[in-house]
Amino acid sequence: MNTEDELKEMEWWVSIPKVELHAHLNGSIRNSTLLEIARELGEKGTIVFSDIEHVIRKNDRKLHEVFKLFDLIHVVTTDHKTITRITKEVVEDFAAENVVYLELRTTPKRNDAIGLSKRSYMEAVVDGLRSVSSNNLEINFSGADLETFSKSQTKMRIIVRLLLSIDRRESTASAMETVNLALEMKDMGVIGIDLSGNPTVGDWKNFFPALKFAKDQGLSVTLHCGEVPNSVEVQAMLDFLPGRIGHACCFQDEDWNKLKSYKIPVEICLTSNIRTETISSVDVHHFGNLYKENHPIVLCTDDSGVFSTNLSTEYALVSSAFGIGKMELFQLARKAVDFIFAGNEVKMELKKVYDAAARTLKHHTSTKSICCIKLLVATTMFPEKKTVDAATLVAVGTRGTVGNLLMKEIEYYKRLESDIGCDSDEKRGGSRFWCGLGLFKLKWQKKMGNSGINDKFLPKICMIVDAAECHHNRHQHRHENKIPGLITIFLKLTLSNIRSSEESKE
Ligand SMILES: CNc1ncnc2c1ncn2[C@@H]1O[C@H](COP(=O)(O)O)[C@@H](O)[C@H]1O
Repeated sequence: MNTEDELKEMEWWVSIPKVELHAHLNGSIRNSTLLEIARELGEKGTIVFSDIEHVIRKNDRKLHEVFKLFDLIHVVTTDHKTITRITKEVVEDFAAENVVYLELRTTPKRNDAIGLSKRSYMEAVVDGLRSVSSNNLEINFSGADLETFSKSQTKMRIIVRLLLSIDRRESTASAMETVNLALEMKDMGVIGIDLSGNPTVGDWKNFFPALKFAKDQGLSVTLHCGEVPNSVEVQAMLDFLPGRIGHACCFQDEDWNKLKSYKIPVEICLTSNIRTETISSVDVHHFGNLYKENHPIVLCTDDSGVFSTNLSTEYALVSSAFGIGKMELFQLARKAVDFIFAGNEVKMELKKVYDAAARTLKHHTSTKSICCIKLLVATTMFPEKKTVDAATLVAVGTRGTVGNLLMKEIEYYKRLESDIGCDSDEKRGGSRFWCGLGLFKLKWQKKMGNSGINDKFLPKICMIVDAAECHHNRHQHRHENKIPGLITIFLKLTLSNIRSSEESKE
């Protein structure tokens, strides 16, 4: 893909409504803001800026380094004014990429030296939410005014709810204080509790009483679970039946079995897991298996500032790494509404947003390009064998994403190839392909009433070639995703033939 195509592709991921359920406030700060605040503190002599600058700018951090960075961030950000500012900016950044519902989590902090209590920290966060509304962005964060909010059609809109995090370094008493604060702040948009922090620190037994109390009092609970190997803790956490869990990177078979049988939704943080090396590479990430098995999952950023990502990028990454089409991922984003902690009223509001978006996006799934591909592949070779296992061959004009339909076609031809035991390019008949293309041109003319292959059509074929090569390279070792060379070759041939035919006409 060239840069222009990549930009268009990215625009699409930005344009779909998204739900973000795992974002830490202090992990989502803009780098520019962090540097600006650190520089100011450096000028006041509170910190030595040059000691900090390179730590902030560093991009590849292992898990233990990430927690060192958070300690540093907290030194820089933990005063009321800054908390209000970063909350506002973080929400604006999510809204700007069409996140329509955000559950923002943060750890209420206390610092007696500057008169900061857990409560005043959270009030500063709420002040940040209040200051979000502007000429082109409307926020709903308390639920009270949802009806008026849903009527506003002119501005960008975002619904935000808060989760209070318990840091694994905290005592049981401190965790309980956070839960009580969450209960007191229910009418300010606080709907749940998160357990997070360095996973190598602290003991589940310390947090259990506070988490159980939270659950008993009607707060939703999400847990960072299995970020490092600890099967005893993972089993205990799953038996707690949290509303959701985050990460699930270091799971054993028994943990997967339990997670799946309890159907606990998983917040997937792909870039975070790869950057912190809790998962070795994208293609072995458990997203693939959970998606295939239809387990409840939601794509999230974790710490968009720390890991230099955003939610649209996470969707694009999943699409290219796992070969999942745009409309499938749109549906995945829509499904995330079922796993939010806010109540039915908000869920219904969000479903309306998705229904409206679906009507618009329908036009983006081009049936024309699907017809093209179908005709290309079906007429490429072995026309006399077209009846083999015909039931699996996608019918001309079938609707669906290009990637999805192409994969079905490839499956069919893979089977056909093994049925007839054909392995040489000559036997496959390169020249016969051109006849196929002729037929294609004919049908295209008839069907679309235009003059054969034209500029409008060409990029769509290019896109398919790109897709085929991309799958082929990234998943060579994974049988189910392996695209046989046969198809790749023919699609490549198609493209070069089209190009040379176009060039010779000019
Ligand atoms: C990399 N994966 C992760 N695993 C566990 N905890 C994480 C985390 N990323 C962030 N946090 C938790 O969130 C805090 C920062 O935001 P707040 O100060 O609360 O807004 C970190 O200090 C850590 O406790």
